[in-house]
Amino acid sequence: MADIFARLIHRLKPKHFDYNLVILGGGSAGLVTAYLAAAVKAKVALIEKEKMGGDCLNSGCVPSKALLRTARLLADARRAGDFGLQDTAIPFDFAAVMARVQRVVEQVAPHDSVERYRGLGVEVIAGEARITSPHRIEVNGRTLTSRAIVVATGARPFVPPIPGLDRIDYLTSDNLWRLRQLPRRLLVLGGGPIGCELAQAFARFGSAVTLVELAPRLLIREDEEVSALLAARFAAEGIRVLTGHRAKEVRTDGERRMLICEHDGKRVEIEFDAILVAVGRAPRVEGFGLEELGVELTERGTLKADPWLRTNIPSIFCAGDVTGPYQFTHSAAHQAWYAAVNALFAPFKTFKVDYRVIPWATFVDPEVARVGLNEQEARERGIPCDVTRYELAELDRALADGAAEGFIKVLTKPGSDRILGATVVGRHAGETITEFVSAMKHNLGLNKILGTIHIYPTFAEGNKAVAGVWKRKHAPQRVLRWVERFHAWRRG
Ligand SMILES: Cc1cc2nc3c(=O)[nH]c(=O)nc-3n(C[C@H](O)[C@H](O)[C@H](O)COP(=O)(O)OP(=O)(O)OC[C@H]3O[C@@H](n4cnc5c(N)ncnc54)[C@H](O)[C@@H]3O)c2cc1C
Ligand SMILES: NC(=O)c1ccc[n+]([C@@H]2O[C@H](COP(=O)([O-])OP(=O)(O)OC[C@H]3O[C@@H](n4cnc5c(N)ncnc54)[C@H](O)[C@@H]3O)[C@@H](O)[C@H]2O)c1
Repeated sequence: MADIFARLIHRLKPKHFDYNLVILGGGSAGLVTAYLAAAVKAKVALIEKEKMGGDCLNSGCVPSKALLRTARLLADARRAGDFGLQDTAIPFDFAAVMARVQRVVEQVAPHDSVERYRGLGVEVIAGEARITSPHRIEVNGRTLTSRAIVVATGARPFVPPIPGLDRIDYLTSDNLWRLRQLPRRLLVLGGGPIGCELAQAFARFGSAVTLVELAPRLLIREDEEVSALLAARFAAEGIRVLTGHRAKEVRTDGERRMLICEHDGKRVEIEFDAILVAVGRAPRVEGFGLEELGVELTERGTLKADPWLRTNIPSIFCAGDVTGPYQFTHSAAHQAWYAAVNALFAPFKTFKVDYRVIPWATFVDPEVARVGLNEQEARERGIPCDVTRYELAELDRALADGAAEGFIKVLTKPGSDRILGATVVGRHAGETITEFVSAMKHNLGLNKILGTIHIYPTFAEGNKAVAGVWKRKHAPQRVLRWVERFHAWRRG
């Protein structure tokens, strides 16, 4: 029924359009869509209701990585003795740390600014957009007509309906950046990327951090050994990790605040001064016309898109967190290319979005980076694979840098050097994984990585080393036996 309605209203098409493309949302997905559309000379308008740059710039990647950097400096200083220096604790003012985070956001902001995009030929409109028909958008009392629309409205922190939570000033990744005083006891709800990155940062600043996670382990999408390594590191840094804990209620008693959880049928009470809710991000799909048009959602509440990133309304496309399945800046940018090209050139030329090689990194210390399959997914999906490991404790540069914790694990197709996936845990993992990403993208196997010169001594050399481990395991034994005889014959 929704589909018939959608097709009917699609017929009510204006004769002429003001724009080729109108984009809702000036975050990672919307900006890249606008950039590409302007680059191919389309007439394009980008509408943003809050701040250009969206979550990534203002409340996500940029401020979090800036905060993590200062936290690591403190953690390194505490290990000064390991480096032949005197152990030291650097005095600091948390407000100054947060001020620096804002300065970093301001430094990056020009990349996403109205001025930059206007200069690129995009008409940038500040205002809240509403889609009123498959080709009409209202903003600031104006009606724009467009041949196609891209919805790139992102996601917001999901706040679970825990009784009592709404009665306190809880923190999320949206309002955290306004904090100027370090919480003495911080409870982090959620052990995904946001919860883990921020729990470690706040613990390093000196908060007593308790992390409460519903699932049996941290970073549930990664292999068990990754979660175990991280849990051990968190414990060593004084973070109390409570996995398998279901949050039931928030209680307040005067100044006292408490989270009541259930664990193994038992009641657990955790007192805190501040709580950070980091249990996932919900797509922004409501309140701007999609319901009225009958735009379909998935069961996860994201915009339902076909492989061309088109919704059930043929002129409305989508990209980024609002549709998923990934919620990363780089996957938003990747989708933006498909959304822009398909929206502008269909039906003459279209491309199916390619999700085969999507990497990501969680910027805990040590970093956790992944591309393609891991062991747990291979098991779940019944995909046979060979697993090759290399420990960073064997890597010269990791030893020199006092960062020998972690490993590189590569999954290959049995009997072949074809890479099915890689997990890297260790310093700079978010950088060094790129070699596996490129290899997978361009169908290069471990033999090609092994045959590539890597600079000594670097962390990237670990990639060659893991390829070497694979090669030794897969050395052609019969040929080697013949070669051994050849050498014996040559010795006379
Ligand atoms: C704390 C944190 C850390 C993160 N760290 C990383 C990281 O290290 N690496 C990484 O890859 N990803 C990271 N992410 C995820 C990343 O920020 C998101 O995946 C990315 O920002 C998604 O971009 P988007 O364009 O889809 O959405 P958004 O950035 O949310 O942009 C959507 C925009 O649409 C606007 N909008 C909504 N409705 C309307 C409307 N009706 N009219 C006009 N405008 C509208 C919003 O105001 C918003 O600016 C992090 C996220 C968080 C919260
Ligand atoms: N480095 C990065 O690339 C980076 C960093 C931060 C965020 N992000 C993106 O943002 C997304 C959202 O991050 P997130 O960490 O909020 O979400 P998430 O969905 O990745 O993780 C949320 C965690 O909270 C747990 N949880 C859910 N309900 C709970 C409850 N009631 N009590 C306790 N635990 C509960 C889940 O089991 C899960 O482990 C990520 O999936 C990621 O795509 C990326």
